[in-house]
Amino acid sequence: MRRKRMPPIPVVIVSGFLGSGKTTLLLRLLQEATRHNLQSAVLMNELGTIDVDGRLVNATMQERQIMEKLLDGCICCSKKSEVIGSMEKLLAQQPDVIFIELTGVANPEEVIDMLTEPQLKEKVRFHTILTTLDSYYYLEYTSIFEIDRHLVRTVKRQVEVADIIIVNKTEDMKETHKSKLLKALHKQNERSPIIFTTYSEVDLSSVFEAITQLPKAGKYKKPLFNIVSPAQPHKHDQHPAHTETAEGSYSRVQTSTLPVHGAIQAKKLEKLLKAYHPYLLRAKGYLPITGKDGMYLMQYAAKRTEWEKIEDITDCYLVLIGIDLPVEEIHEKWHELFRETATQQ
Ligand SMILES: Nc1nc2c(ncn2[C@@H]2O[C@H](COP(=O)(O)OP(=O)(O)OP(=O)(O)O)[C@@H](O)[C@H]2O)c(=O)[nH]1
Repeated sequence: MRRKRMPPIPVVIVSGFLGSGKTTLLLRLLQEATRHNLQSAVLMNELGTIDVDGRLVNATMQERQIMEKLLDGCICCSKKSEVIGSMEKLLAQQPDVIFIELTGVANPEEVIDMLTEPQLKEKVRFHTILTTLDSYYYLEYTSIFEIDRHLVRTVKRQVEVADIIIVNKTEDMKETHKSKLLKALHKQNERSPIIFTTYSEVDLSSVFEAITQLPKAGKYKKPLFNIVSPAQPHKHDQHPAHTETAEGSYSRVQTSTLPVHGAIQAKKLEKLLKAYHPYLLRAKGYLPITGKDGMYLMQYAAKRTEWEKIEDITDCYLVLIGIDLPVEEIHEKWHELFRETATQQ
């Protein structure tokens, strides 16, 4: 007897540069999936060796939602071989939709390409790419990352292939900046909607209506959403295999994890991080703060820092992501912060 073939599961890719609001968007997607009564699965990829975002997402996940994490590398390069195994684990739970959150330095096309590998191509179907970006810094990336042309190309590609472009951090945006940004984005992608918002607050109904209308059996007849053309063959000159060092370096992007030796003075840490702009692209981690109880999630991106009180976290660390970071110097200054705090107590 022939076994009935399961319909391919739609895959939504969440892309965007470091700190641009991908995880914020993923949390919204998960909420929206629950509202549409869809069982969702998540594949999360982080550059750092220690998980920060996955723990945040895990804390909000519902009973039927499942997650696989790939840390310490980019799934389009060093973690490529592990993607199929992780996807197979998610597929075994037969979710209605799979969300893949990429690292900020990944080219989404290469992940689409991976979905066509023999082990996956019958089981999943690429559905949509959502790209988030930071309204403050997008236009400056080209000059900031002059030293890393591959990175500039990747960030541009994230916009070019997006089905929806979500521009975050628009709260203090001036009209002149908005029209300049809009012009630049239209030039890169004239077919997809560009939404100016904050905290990835977007109407996701078009994405979910398309998913809920998907046939429950049989094959997809035609694209139901604004789907980009099939992925280009994997080109290493477009996104070179990231060379990994002991500190984990991707293209010229490096990660480094700082151990926490006690409570930190929040203002002093913020000053230290800002001093490494533009080389420090992102910092995130769990830390105690002097004079306050409990543990805080600290997020630094584009010179802005946010602190949020977090329950149920006991181990603390700070992950740094940057280009050409003077890692030893930062480690030394970091330790100095704790020494200063200790002498003041
Ligand atoms: N002020 C402001 N902050 C925002 C906005 N959107 C997101 N953030 C903050 O920016 C920081 C980074 O957001 P995330 O959603 O973690 O960004 P990400 O792209 O997942 O970051 P990585 O995974 O590290 O690349 C967090 O502190 C967010 O709360 C916004 O519209 N305005």
